[in-house]
Amino acid sequence: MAATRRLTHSVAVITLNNPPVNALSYSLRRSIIKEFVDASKDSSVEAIVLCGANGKFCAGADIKEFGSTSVDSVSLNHINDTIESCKKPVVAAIEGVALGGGLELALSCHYRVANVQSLVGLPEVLIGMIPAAGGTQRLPRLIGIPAALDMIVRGRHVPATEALQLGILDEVVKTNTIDAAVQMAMKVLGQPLENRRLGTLPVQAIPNVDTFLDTAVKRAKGQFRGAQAPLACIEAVKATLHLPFLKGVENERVLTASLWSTGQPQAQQYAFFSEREVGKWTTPSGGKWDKVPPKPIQTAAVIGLGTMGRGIVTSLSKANIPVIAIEQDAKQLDQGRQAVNALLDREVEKLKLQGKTSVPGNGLGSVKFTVDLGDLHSVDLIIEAVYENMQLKKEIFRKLSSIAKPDAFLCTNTSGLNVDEIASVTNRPQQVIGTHFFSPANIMRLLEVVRGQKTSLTTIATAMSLGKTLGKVAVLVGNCPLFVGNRMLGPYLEQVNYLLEEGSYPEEIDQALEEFGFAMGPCRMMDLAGLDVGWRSRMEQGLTGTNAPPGAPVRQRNGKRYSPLADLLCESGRFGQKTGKGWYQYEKAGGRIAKPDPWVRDFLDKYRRTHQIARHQANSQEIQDRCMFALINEGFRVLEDSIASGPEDIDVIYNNGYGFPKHRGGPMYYAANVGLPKVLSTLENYSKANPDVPSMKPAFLLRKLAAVGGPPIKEWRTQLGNTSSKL
Ligand SMILES: CCC[C@H](O)CC(=O)SCCNC(=O)CCNC(=O)[C@H](O)C(C)(C)COP(=O)([O-])OP(=O)([O-])OC[C@H]1O[C@@H](n2cnc3c(N)ncnc32)[C@H](O)[C@@H]1OP(=O)([O-])[O-]
Repeated sequence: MAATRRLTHSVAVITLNNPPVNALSYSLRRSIIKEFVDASKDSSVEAIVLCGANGKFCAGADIKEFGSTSVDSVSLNHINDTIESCKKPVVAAIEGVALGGGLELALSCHYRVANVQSLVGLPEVLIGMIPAAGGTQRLPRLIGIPAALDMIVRGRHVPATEALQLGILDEVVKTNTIDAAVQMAMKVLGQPLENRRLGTLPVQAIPNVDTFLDTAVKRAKGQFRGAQAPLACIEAVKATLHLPFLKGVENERVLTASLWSTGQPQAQQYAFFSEREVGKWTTPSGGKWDKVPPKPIQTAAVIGLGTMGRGIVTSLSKANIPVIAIEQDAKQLDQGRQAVNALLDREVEKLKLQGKTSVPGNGLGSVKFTVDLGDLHSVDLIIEAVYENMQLKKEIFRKLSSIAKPDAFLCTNTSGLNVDEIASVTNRPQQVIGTHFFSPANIMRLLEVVRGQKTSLTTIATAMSLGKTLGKVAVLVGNCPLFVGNRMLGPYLEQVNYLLEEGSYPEEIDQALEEFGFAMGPCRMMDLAGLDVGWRSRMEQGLTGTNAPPGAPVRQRNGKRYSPLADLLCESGRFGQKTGKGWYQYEKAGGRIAKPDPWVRDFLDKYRRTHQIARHQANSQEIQDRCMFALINEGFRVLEDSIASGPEDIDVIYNNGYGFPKHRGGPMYYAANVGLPKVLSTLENYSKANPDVPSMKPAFLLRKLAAVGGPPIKEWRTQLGNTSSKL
């Protein structure tokens, strides 16, 4: 964990060395400043190059050290100011990444040379912070306020070719980046450095800057819902207009302190590390990620080219894996082909923007379209993505048993069906696994990997590794109806239905949960997913329709409270967006603009009158508490059943698949933050008043953790170990 220095010609090359990403830990910073000061004093040194070991420049401050007290006696700001004011030219040689403090370090250098494959950016906003080592002050001075604001507020990782166009980089090279930086250093010897010191430059004026910034604030409030960091980023950049550089940097410090006091950076950093932790999977039987190597996947196939299948094919092709795409007849194959090609065209456009079109085949894996299952005889991994019907899935898996080569892995993209039942019809249940993608599968980052009872550790390792190759966050979960995410959604949506019955309107519920930070309120979400999906499943379960128990009370099933509201909506043809009507009305069938519908208000009012329900209009807090605590309570049950191995897994699932606001860390982190005793007492009160709603009866694990005072979330796993013999 040190910086090393060597001399090439008369150029001192200082290498940051702190694997795996050269994060700027306290000891690395101490070492950088020592080497830098020595080099600048050394009369044999005419110029200095800064680079990173192992093909990575630097991923910024060491996030693990945040919040610790002894870390800022050598601040990054001090290093940056020392570099910028150096009388000898300093060149950054960027390979891999220059992110956050890493780019701030590079911006304090007088020149920047980068490898074409590298990425630069100020992604602090994604971990709840702002760039606070001069990044919000130097970047706008270099590339102007609009471009800098776009990068900083979105935390974008910008490809080198784009960074060159923006003016962040001075040169982009394909190979030998450090040599090119040394050449650059030699070339600029003797040239004046004044206009290379970004901290001394004025920021370029833009017309109507106040309106521009006001619009940016409005947009950020709408887009990031309650997250404070994007607003602080805008505030920090705005300071370039009226504060001198050093005051602007001081302002960064003040804004950082105020952000820290909101608790949001801590939540987002927990989310960041949780995403990395879920890759280190374990199984209840003692299987572990670092003990079992995955099998390489050179070819894959996808069966079914509906919405999910198309996205999965695109995802595989994007990862440069050749895919065979299968449909049952020529017509559906043709529709699938057109849809996949359109998605792939968009990917090519994106690659062009990143300057990566020179890669053979554009860097995309080939896609072969066919109706013949026999074509799958030699592929390594097959993903079934037909619609949710157990009989159909079993029929396909039966056929695959005889067609696929013996060591091929068979995956099912079910969102909740029993993976063991599907595996049971094959000749290789140990090679069967659930791969639950989220829609649109080429974009959404989450992948629930569902292990069956007989799934082998190699199959798990292979599916988890495939997830990583596809750029997804793969989370290993156990097999139970609906797995983790959708299972927890059940009690959450149940409360939404009860709130609607009791007197809230869809738009009020959505507003409360969107204010909480969800990307989409539950009523809009149900409309988007299609209300008929749940309706059909309830009919199959005999809860509604012709299979419902004769004479059953309308609002009760099996002695439990039941809301028929969504069934009634479906019976009148309101399936959501696809029919132009659901909990909202839309401009047309398939339209996306949701408008509150007087018909729905009328329908709900009449329903209450018919069932003599006195209107109770819940306020935002009640809506949020009831829905969130229902979700969290089921999360505890998921942990008790060892369907998820820790609270982090649940949080990663919700943050990446269900639009949960990352600045709250995830539902389980939120519960820990609210305080488990409070969650417990709210659920207990509700449960006492509503004994016919068993989903709100506090989970055993919640009781247990609340009884020991609600320990910090990182201690839950230990408690979990003692909870259930099933674990
Ligand atoms: C005053 C200061 C102001 C300044 O503005 C603040 C900052 O710079 S804030 C920082 C702004 N910078 C950022 O926000 C960048 C955050 N980092 C990233 O975006 C990705 O990690 C990166 C793209 C770099 C590599 O992606 P990849 O190739 O998929 O690999 P991976 O993601 O799996 O990571 C590999 C390992 O490295 C670990 N680790 C990574 N970064 C850091 C860090 N900064 N620190 C510590 N550790 C870090 C990570 O936990 C993992 O550890 P493990 O034990 O192996 O699980």
